[in-house]
Amino acid sequence: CLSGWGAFTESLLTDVCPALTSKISGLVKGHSIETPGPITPDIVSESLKCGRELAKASKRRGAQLIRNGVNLAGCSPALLHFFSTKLPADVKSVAEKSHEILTATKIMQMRLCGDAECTPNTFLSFLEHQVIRLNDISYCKPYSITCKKSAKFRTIDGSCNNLKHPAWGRSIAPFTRIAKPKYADGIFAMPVARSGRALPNARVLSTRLFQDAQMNSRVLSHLNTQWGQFVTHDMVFQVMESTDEGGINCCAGNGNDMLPPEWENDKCIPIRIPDNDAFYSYQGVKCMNFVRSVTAPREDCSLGHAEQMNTVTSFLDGSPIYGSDPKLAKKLRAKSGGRLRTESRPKCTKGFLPMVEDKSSVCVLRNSSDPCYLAGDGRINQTPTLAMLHTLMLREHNRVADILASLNPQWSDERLYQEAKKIVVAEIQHITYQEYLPLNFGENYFRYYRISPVSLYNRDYSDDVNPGIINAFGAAAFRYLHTMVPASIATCPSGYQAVYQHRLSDHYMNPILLEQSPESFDDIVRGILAHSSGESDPYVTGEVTNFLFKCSSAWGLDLIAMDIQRGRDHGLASYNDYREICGLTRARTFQDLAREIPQDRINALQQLYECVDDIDLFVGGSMERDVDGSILGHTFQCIVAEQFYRTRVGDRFFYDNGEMAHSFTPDQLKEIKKASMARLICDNTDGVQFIQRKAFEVESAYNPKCRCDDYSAIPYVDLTPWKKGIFDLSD
Ligand code: HEM
Ligand SMILES: [Ca+2]
Repeated sequence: CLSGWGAFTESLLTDVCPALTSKISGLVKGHSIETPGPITPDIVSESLKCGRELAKASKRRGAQLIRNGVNLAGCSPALLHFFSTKLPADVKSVAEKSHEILTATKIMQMRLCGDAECTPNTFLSFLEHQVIRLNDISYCKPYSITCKKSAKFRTIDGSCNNLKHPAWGRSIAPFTRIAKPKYADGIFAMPVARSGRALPNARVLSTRLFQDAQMNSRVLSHLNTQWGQFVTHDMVFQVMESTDEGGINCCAGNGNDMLPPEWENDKCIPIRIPDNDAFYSYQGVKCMNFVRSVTAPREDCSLGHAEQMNTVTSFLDGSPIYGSDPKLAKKLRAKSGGRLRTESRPKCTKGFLPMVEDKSSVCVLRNSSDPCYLAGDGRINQTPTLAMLHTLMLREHNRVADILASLNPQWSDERLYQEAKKIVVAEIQHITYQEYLPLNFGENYFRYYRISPVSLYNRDYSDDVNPGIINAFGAAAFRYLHTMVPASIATCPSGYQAVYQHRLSDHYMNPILLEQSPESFDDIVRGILAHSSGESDPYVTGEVTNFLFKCSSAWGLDLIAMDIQRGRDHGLASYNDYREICGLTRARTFQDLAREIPQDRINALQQLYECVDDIDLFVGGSMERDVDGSILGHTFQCIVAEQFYRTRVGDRFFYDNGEMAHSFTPDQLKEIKKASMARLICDNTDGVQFIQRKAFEVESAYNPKCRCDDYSAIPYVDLTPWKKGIFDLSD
């Protein structure tokens, strides 16, 4: 039961908290675990005090391990994985509170259960009935929130979007769940098989079920997949635990071996690599670094199982451009004309993103002059195509701000910033809900379930719908799109006469491809339009399953193995549980999966898993046949559709909400609805003159290239309806 709790032992507990032991044990004497004596506030605060001591001890131990040399090597893939997850101090302190609460819960479980018959479920249902809250709720609430009800614009951290539940959807908050978690101890320990044995190794599942035989999509462009990642980064960011001294190493050296338990940080859940691994065995790699996600206290500060933290706003609100925290948001602004900071480059009329202060701490620099960008999201430099989209969106913001400034010279910097941001966010929402989602997940499905609305205004907003990200969406369902990442980045000179391919793994954490010459940026844009996306099948390029974040070594990490391990880290319920939630029958035997999963994959699953109930959500969901018109199978489709429904209907500021103080006027909204991915590219590149109208699809006879200045083919968003009359005093 202690797996996942690392150094947390019975004897440590007795040493640190001797008084608590007798106090809690007294509760079950003469009672049963289902009906123990009352948990008094005194016991709760005593457990918390003890939890605090133990959490501190764990932190000290983590720091000591690093000082003893268990740290990450200079240019290792494991270190690059930490590049995008630098945590501000206030986030760390929220995470620490959650460690204290979790440890207090664990202590109570250990003491109450003792040797008695006590399954994780009995303890949890006991906890649920008591709903044990901390005496002082402010202790674990990150901030007290006071909302300005008449505010016309979103807050940067997403708070106050929902006036009844001001914390819903904000950053630095727990994910939501639609199924009970399946931690081995009901609290935080890594899940195990039904038999109590270990689940199948995540790397083995990856190599056996997600082979490297990637086909290209015949319809979808690379830009389609890239937009998907950008949307992901707007909605979800789970980060890994780290120490004040830096990232945590869970392996010996640079993955040469597993660490003995006494050298392992208790946040470690490394992936063992089998000796016969067809790739890593030749590299001498036996251990893949993997660190648990940061957790967050729940809104009511109650004791119970772990919830992981979302560090960005759940709303689709442009947070990768503007930031999810006010300090960063301020730093990104130019402080005049409502603009965001940009840098200029010789012979380029359009701006580039600003640079981070300490480039070598978040990028792999080959030359000190290499670019390393600063944006609203820390993952920006992961690949050049991601950085390209960020740059396009930054340019769009400044383009819009400049037009608004010329229409309304009286507007302040603040007004221009907010109005331009509101327009850019509306364009992102429009492109996502009208272009991206129906194309990928089925036009009929998304319109039928009204996930993508059809009339000019929608009136669906409900303050009872929680816009928070569903844990299973971020930690499993949407990660299926990792199977579509193409193996290369394409560049294509003006005129599209040729396409050059660049290996993805040569370009992690260094966006130099965008800046080699004045034409480079546009070459990448043309490349991503001409290049196909990977096919949506469970075949995945080795560029992400063997070479992810490759740096100086000849190997990298395995993203699919990490996706599987992450689902377990988050205690996601099993594939079978989600089948039921999504309206399928629960499978009792492997053969019961036959309607959704092809026979050869059922056979493979049966060889790997002991029991059909053990199948991980990510694995089972990925094996399903696609539903009609979608790139996803039934179960992932259900989770993804539910998420995008909540993201729209639970967002008070969703762009086409009507009849609200902040709603666009009909003339404005009609213009916003002309926005398209193709227009966005035409307006924000120097030399892209031709583009297919449907930019998320490759060029074809039915989707031919048009000239950017053909405004009937690619409509232009005219901002004149934003011009205020001279007698308009609404500012
Ligand atoms: C070259 C392209 C990509 C790379 C290198 C990449 C890499 C990663 C990495 C390293 C993680 C964190 C893994 C972990 O620690 O658990 C991650 C998470 C994730 N990725 Fe990707 N990814 C790529 C493309 C995509 C695409 C195209 C999508 C979807 C359309 C996507 C969706 C997600 C989601 C939903 C998560 C979870 C996010 C979170 O909870 O923070 N990724 N990806
Ligand atoms: Ca967001």
